[in-house]
Amino acid sequence: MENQTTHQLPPHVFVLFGATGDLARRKLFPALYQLHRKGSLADGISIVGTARSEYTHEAFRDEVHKALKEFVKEDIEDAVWQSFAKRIHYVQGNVDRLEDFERLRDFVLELEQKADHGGNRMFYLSMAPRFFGETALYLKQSGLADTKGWRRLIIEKPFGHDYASAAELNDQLATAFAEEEIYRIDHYLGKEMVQNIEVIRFANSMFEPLWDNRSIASVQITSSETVGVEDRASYYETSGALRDMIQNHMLQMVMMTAMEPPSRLRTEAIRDEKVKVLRSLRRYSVDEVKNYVVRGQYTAGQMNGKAVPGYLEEPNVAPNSQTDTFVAAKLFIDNFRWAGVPFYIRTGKRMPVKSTEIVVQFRNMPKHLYFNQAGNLGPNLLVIRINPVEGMYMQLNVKRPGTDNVVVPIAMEFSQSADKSPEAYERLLHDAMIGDSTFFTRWDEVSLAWKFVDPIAEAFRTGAAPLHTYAAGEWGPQAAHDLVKENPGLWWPVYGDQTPSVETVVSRERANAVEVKY
Ligand SMILES: NC(=O)C1=CN([C@@H]2O[C@H](COP(=O)(O)OP(=O)(O)OC[C@H]3O[C@@H](n4cnc5c(N)ncnc54)[C@H](OP(=O)(O)O)[C@@H]3O)[C@@H](O)[C@H]2O)C=CC1
Ligand SMILES: O=C1O[C@H](COP(=O)(O)O)[C@@H](O)[C@H](O)[C@H]1O
Repeated sequence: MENQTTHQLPPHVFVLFGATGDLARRKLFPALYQLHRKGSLADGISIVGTARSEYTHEAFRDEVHKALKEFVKEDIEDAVWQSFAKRIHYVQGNVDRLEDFERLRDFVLELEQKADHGGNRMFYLSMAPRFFGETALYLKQSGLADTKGWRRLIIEKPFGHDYASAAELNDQLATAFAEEEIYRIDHYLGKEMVQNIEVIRFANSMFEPLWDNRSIASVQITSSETVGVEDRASYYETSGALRDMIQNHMLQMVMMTAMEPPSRLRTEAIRDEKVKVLRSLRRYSVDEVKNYVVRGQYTAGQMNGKAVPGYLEEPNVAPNSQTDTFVAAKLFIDNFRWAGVPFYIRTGKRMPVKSTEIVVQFRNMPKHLYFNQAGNLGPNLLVIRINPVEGMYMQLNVKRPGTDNVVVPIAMEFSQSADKSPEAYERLLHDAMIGDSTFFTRWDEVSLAWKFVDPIAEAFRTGAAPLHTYAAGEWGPQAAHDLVKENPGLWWPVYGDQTPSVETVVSRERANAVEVKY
């Protein structure tokens, strides 16, 4: 175990609903284990898993051990595991039954009598969303939510299916928990480089004065995935890329890129600024959607030279399903800072590379004194790389060494080892445990995001926005390329795990590229 940190997370009982599920195995137990391994968990932190399956405490610990071996990058050291295992308990229960919550409550009370947990309780709902409202209600009715110290509710996505269902869920949660006790997860907010957007913007005087419509021509945000729908069709058929990615992760990145500087680095000050972006986000009517939003669905194609099926051939997908596996959109933020600057966003499954990047394109020089070999001058770009590489690079123009005065674009690059960054869930659990909800979504953010998305979903449902197709392994349908045709003319390439060099940044300069690196 790493040295004990001086700042340990406060004691509490951590109750994990859905403890036998996929998310718990792949992300949550690995994140808890990492916090334990780093010495961040105080002695008085106990973990109680619950789900319908029958396990003894010992058998459940064995399951967790297997999950850690599969999903933690490093080897699991036996001594660390043994001490982590002591924290773990299991109580069988069905969230449809109040009496099961009462048994769980009695178990938690027993634990609290045996050791000091500070009277605090954390509840993590890692279950199908249909259980969220009822679980919150039973937490209250069973007395589990009656604590001597603090109580917090971490809730997984999706938060509703549209504005109406999200508002209904929020009302249900509000009967048992106050807004400041609710931690709505958006795991993109736990990513190192998403959190870094604020720092890049507000800690560098060379960027902030340029961060507006006088200097920036457009912003592009891409989150592309190589995987298809995998075995998640029963969920994905109800969400599509619009609800799965745009309503939450993509809009969060738009907010982080476009927000005003907060007056102080305080949770509510930051969230207030984010929410103002959504208030200024231009909403499209159902009829307008087709002009600004492109939806696509992948057909059979090639990924890395291997044939893969189309979405309609995937298991449990409805015949003739109209589900969107790709969405691109042109957004406008109608405030002083961003008036007239298009924010292009796109996300899709079965695309050529797995990558999340934000490309900020600066305006052209007012007059071109210099030209590259193609007779123009490439724009300056600031690219924030979120996944899988963590870093950023700037594309600048410099003179190629020699006497011919040719100007070439270069990429000045910074990247850090993503392996060293804590995983998003580790960071978010840490924040929830210290009571910092900055990187969780507040209800007004969620509700405004749904109000923006609802007319788009309606246009998709009614066919007012056509469903385009794209072959697996392509960058979405042609219509997505047409969206950017006028400005800037292309989607800037994203690189996945490749290091962008000038050779890849601007391919027409490939033969003559110079590359500057720190
Ligand atoms: N998996 C992922 O990668 C991601 C998941 N999420 C979200 O996380 C949440 C969980 O997803 P995931 O882990 O994939 O889902 P799973 O279907 O894998 O797990 C669901 C969990 O809920 C338990 N459960 C089901 N019904 C009941 C019930 N009536 N009473 C008590 N427990 C019950 C199941 O255990 P048992 O059958 O033993 O009762 C299981 O532990 C969802 O909200 C999902 O949207 C978000 C992002 C990514
Ligand atoms: O929330 C989700 O995100 C993942 C993509 O997350 P990333 O961290 O790998 O970029 C996506 O695959 C999934 O469909 C969606 O539910």
